[in-house]
Amino acid sequence: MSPVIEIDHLRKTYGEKVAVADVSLTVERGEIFGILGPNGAGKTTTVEVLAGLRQADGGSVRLLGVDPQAEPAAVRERVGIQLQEAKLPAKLRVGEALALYASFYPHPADADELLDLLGLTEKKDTAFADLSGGQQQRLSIALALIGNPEVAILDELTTGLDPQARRDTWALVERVRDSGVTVVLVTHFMDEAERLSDRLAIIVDGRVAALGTPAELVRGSEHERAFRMRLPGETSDAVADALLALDDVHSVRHDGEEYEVTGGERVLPAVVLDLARRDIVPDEVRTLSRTLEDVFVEVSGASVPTPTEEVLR
Ligand SMILES: Nc1ncnc2c1ncn2[C@@H]1O[C@H](COP(=O)(O)OP(=O)(O)OP(=O)(O)O)[C@@H](O)[C@H]1O
Repeated sequence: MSPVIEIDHLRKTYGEKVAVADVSLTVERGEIFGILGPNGAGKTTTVEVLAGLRQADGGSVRLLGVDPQAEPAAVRERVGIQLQEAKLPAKLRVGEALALYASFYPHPADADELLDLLGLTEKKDTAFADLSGGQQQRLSIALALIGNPEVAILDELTTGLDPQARRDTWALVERVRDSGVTVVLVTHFMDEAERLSDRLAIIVDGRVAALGTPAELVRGSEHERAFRMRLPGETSDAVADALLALDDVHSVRHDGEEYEVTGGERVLPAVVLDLARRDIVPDEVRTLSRTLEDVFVEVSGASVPTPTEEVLR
């Protein structure tokens, strides 16, 4: 099956300003594809070209096999786009907004079903200005979906929402994907990208700086693992030296009973097994994992990443 979205060496300038220098990526049917990047990286410009809202200066773009530059109307019928901070007239009611947007499309979705999916049924007669931030955001998603799109582009979906509203919105995006819609999610939040994306591209200065599943990006190329543990009563260098002699272990540092070990993919079981043979039981084990934020810092060249602790339960 051919990809739903194919972007090949896209370039877009605004006068002297290069907004998108060189972006290539593909999005497969049914995935949530994250586009992550700092402010001004070129994310919004990329999706605007994709949706036929802007003309590219170079490269090619295909959405569902159609060139949005050549046939913007054909693309707009099949794509739902929710742009940053879309504002509606204050007095427009939820139901009216949906009816208005539905009238733009040849085969609109059922507005009541959509309201139900988005938890807005009770707000059908509420004016836009009287909705909470989270409800306004959900309405903007409903408006992106009312045309029954095959692809939904959601830009800065959860900016300004409280933590609970963000989590609710994430669950909603997953439900949208599960209903068969391919989702392109533009965000500058690492947690959002990591939690939701099946695959993601990190865009920096108008270029793709990294691309893959969140796990692939976090794992990196070298497959180095690290963890910390406490060995009650074991404070001598002899324990550290014995661990260092194991095949899978690359380094061992210790400060009293606290040990930090790095090594290959099997380092953790190898160490635990070796300790068990010597009747030493680690009291507390914490893996030290890279986060997407570490990767982001790395690819944008800001500084060396620091591992983040995660207690194993
Ligand atoms: N209409 C425009 N005219 C001139 N410059 C623009 C225009 N739109 C965007 N730019 C510039 O192009 C660059 C890329 O902008 P874009 O909005 O695509 O980035 P972004 O990654 O979406 O950023 P943000 O997360 O802040 O929305 C920025 O430097 C921006 O200032």
